[in-house]
Amino acid sequence: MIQKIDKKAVQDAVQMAYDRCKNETGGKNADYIPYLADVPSNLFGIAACLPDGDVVAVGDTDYKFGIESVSKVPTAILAMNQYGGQEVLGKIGADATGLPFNSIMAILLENDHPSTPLVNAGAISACSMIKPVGDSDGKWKAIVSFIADLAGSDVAVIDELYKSETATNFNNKSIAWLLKNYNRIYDDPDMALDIYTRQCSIGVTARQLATMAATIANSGVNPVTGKAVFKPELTPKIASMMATVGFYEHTGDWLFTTGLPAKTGVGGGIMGVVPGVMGVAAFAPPLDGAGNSVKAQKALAFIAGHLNLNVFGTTRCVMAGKEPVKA
Ligand SMILES: NC(=O)CC[C@H](N)C(=O)O
Repeated sequence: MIQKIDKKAVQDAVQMAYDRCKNETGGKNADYIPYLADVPSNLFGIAACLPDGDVVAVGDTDYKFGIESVSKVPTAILAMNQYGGQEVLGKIGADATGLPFNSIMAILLENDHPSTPLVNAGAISACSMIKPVGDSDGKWKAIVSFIADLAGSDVAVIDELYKSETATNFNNKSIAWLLKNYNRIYDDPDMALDIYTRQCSIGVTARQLATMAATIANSGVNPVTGKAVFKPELTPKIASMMATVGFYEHTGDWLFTTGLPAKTGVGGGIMGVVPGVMGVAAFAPPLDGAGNSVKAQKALAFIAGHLNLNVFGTTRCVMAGKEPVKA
């Protein structure tokens, strides 16, 4: 069944989600990265980017917060854009780990590859793959410009966050060198880790995340700028990766409840992709035990249910009067 929705339906759903969730008190800020512990916990914003580039936004949607693991998604797309999906599948994989995002055990259990670019091990491995290999400045320029192309506007590292994470990333250092031990890292481990830490420390807004999600939903064409950012055949690849492990060990519960491919970050952001329809995003710092924003997941779950966005359902949602932007 085809269900047509228009911009007003999206505006109403976003506003209702905001009103229903704004007083939610569950969860707490990440504190293993000291900077994150000090971000105001009452911040809350929701944004949706439609196929014609129109953005609907409510609340703190212009506040720049740490993208953290949501940054794993653009780097995975960039690696697939540079090498092809099959090579990333072979070198890293697309399997869920069923374990926490920073699990060392997952590497020991997945002895033939780190399992997915959307957990720390696979993301550090993905950073090591990014061309030009061996050239830290060149890699960084490739990653940060790719994220800006997806977001439709410039992004930059939050220096205080980068310093805070670099001073405390002992577990990720172990991951990087354990990947070296298993020949599953493709550049210098310390360099790959620094690139990964810098990408996690990029400041983004909920509006920018929604635009990134809409670019994925629109087969790689940014609906705000009209720029073709990546090869269209990669949308189903990255959307399936997000659906498989976007919420870590709670991904199954999330997908069962919402049917929305999405990726979380410990900075409090969540980005959701409705392929062929739109991108959604929400931001609120307090997290659940798996590192997923409590308010943001409740808000996006409401929107997905209210607008019938479940990608596994028999109802196909289309945006009335909003022709997708083509490159
Ligand atoms: N889930 C997350 O957002 C984790 C990202 C964080 N930079 C880390 O490596 O631990």
